[in-house]
Amino acid sequence: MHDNMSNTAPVLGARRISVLGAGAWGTAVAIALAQRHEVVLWGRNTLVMQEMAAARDNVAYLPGHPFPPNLSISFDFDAAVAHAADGLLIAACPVAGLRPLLQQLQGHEIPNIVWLCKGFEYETGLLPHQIVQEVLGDKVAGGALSGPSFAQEVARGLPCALTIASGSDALRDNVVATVHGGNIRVYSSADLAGVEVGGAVKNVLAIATGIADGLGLGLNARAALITRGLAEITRLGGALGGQVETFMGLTGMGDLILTCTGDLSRNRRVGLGLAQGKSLDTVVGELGHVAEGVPCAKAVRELAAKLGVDMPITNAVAGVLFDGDQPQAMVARLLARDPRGESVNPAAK
Ligand SMILES: NC(=O)C1=CN([C@@H]2O[C@H](COP(=O)(O)OP(=O)(O)OC[C@H]3O[C@@H](n4cnc5c(N)ncnc54)[C@H](O)[C@@H]3O)[C@@H](O)[C@H]2O)C=CC1
Ligand SMILES: O=C(CO)COP(=O)(O)O
Repeated sequence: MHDNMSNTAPVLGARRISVLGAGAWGTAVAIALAQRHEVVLWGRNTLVMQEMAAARDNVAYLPGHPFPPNLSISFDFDAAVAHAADGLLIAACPVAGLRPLLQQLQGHEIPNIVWLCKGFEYETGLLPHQIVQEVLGDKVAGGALSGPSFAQEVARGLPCALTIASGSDALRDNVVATVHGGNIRVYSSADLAGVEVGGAVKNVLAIATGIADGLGLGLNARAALITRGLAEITRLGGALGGQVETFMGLTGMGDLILTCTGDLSRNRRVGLGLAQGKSLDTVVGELGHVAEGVPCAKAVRELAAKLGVDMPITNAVAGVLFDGDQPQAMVARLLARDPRGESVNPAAK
């Protein structure tokens, strides 16, 4: 069922888009795209979606951003997927929800799909595109839409730049033709692994900078963490087939800077809370949103160990999150490491 609010005249060139997942980011993307397209926002909780349809506002996840007329709210999965049959399907759930969401899509006609989640799957250590491949196979063209983009700012219509990464030229062209415009710029990349690794690991590094800032360690320490964090992204991303150029772009350095320095970041706020001595459960509970850096820290620590990739900041964050290390101990552990060359390759002098 959709609440059909679209009584306005169709916009020239408008396309049909369905956003599956009605958290902060799915809602912001739906609001932004509904300025130019016919958008359906689907969420899995019927009662919540009914309330959202009545309020024309996502009170739980993105309050204070009224829905434009071309945004319809739905709790009917099949109808939402059918709406986008000739347009664009966008999966807007956290990484943990991607596999179950894709499983729901099995058996549906889906020409293409774009996902917005940033992280590695906790249980398997897989990147989102690998999960899509496992569940949907090769027949569906897919891509990751990523980059520095706080939901609240996008919902307000403030400018942002994103990257669509896909191995399919047609998918990239489709997404640029659909999403690029207004205050959203969309760049293209064929480096899916590089884009996804940047988006995943920057969340762990935002927890690290949140801890450092919360402990009052200063702007020098913050800059050091961001820069050496970029070295970690580059090392892991390179080992997984990503290109160095990608890590210097929007989905690497760009998103890393945003998330490490912007107080709208949920991951940064996790770090700030831990530095105040709060438990992880308390901090995550207070957030009321997903903080992808938490499960990602564990997945990346394991993956990096398996691949022999040196990731000291990630390991230190995982120590605080999962091994009971004190935030101060995290800093001490990083400072006590042997001196080395600045190169991304730790063996280089
Ligand atoms: N909030 C932001 O500014 C941005 C978030 N992202 C990424 O987008 C993803 C989603 O983040 P948010 O929407 O902000 O999280 P959120 O915590 O605000 O909302 C998560 C939403 O996903 C839904 N969900 C969970 N599992 C699901 C499933 N199996 N099927 C359908 N829906 C499911 C929840 O019900 C909830 O509505 C994350 O990976 C995040 O890193 C990316 C860019 C910006
Ligand atoms: O990915 C994001 C911005 O690009 C959002 O970051 P947080 O999940 O830390 O809020």
